[in-house]
Amino acid sequence: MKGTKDFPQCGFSNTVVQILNSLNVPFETINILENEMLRMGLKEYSNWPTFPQLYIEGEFFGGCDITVEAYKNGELQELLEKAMCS
Ligand SMILES: N[C@@H](CCC(=O)N[C@@H](CS)C(=O)NCC(=O)O)C(=O)O
Repeated sequence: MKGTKDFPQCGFSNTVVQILNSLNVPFETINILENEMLRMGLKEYSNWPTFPQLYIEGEFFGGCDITVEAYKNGELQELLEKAMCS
């Protein structure tokens, strides 16, 4: 993401942090603004051009819009519950 979970530096990243906080799940963030190689490398790895990028159990899930949509329809909660039980 851009910034950290304690200090998001972009509205999209902030939205994803707020969603994860509201679901009370453990998560870590990496600030791509501090590492240009990581910024470029992650775009290539996920084949996704923007940040934030949410990974669940190491798999790319989506950006902000996808996360918001999945939160609204309950898919995100379901996936995170499964991830926490595995
Ligand atoms: N629609 C995107 C919004 C995120 C977005 O547009 N991020 C931009 C601006 S913060 C970005 O990461 N651009 C590429 C970059 O800065 O390297 C989403 O769903 O995540």
